[in-house]
Amino acid sequence: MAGLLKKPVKIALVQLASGADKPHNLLHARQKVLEAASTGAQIVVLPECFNSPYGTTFFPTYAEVLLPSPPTEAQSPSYHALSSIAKEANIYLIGGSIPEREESTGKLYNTSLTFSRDGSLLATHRKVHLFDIDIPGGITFKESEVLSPGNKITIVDFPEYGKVAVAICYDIRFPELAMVAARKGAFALVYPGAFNTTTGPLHWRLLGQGRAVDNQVYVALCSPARDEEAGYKAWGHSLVADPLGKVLGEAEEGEEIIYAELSGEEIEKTRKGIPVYTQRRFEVYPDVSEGKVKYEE
Ligand SMILES: O=C(O)CCC(=O)C(=O)O
Repeated sequence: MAGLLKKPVKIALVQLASGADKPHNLLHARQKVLEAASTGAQIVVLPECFNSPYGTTFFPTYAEVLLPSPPTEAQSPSYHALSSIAKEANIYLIGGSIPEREESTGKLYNTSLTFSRDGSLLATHRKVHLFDIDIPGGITFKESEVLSPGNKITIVDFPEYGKVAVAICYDIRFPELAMVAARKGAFALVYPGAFNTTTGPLHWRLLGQGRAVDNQVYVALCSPARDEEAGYKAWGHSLVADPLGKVLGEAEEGEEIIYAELSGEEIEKTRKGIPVYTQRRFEVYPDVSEGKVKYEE
């Protein structure tokens, strides 16, 4: 497992304040990503649904066509903005997520696009687990009323550094996805996500730390800033957990950029000290990363 992360890298989580005005959201994202890059961050992450308010009624209105790739600028202004921001900033950009419309079927997805330093698209992740919950007195949300799920785990290779897994928000509640990605060699699990004021305080940090400890990798969670006027109040608290589960940096609720230095040595030290990586008993239980797994690198 040595050498998962080839050299240290600074990651930035942009806890962006977005509103209803998509062109403004895209311009604002550019400004904040450039700010993060100017501090030396090489991997920059945006939040879930960074180009729109979050909510089932907004997905159809804000959805963009991404296929065939590359889409025209009219089909997907967000694709073009993200691509040119990555190139201008000369960074790897994990572009949060945007609502996607598949033209051939009319289906909608919650989709994350990752771009390379030269502006080329490296990976597309469609949220696999849709956020359908009903907590009496808390929150009811049913993404599946309008969205369709993606069907694969997404691992993206950043050649100078190594592999990162990208998944979206509710996907973090499914440890199998994280386990598969980590065992396929990811040094970090990155989740653009918009938890809320009911489940955020309950589980956001816990899940971030949990996935890190389970897999002895870095975990990064990037939320939108909270908008007290919005129907959906995002939790905020973007954070990075290290392979021991220690939180290296955590935002409050407002707009903020969180930075962390990730190092392969930390992963190796953690795995040497607590060697669960070599102690698994696959004759007692199955290895979820083997057999029928749908993933894409
Ligand atoms: O799992 C949760 O509590 C929140 C998930 C969520 O907000 C989402 O998937 O967008």
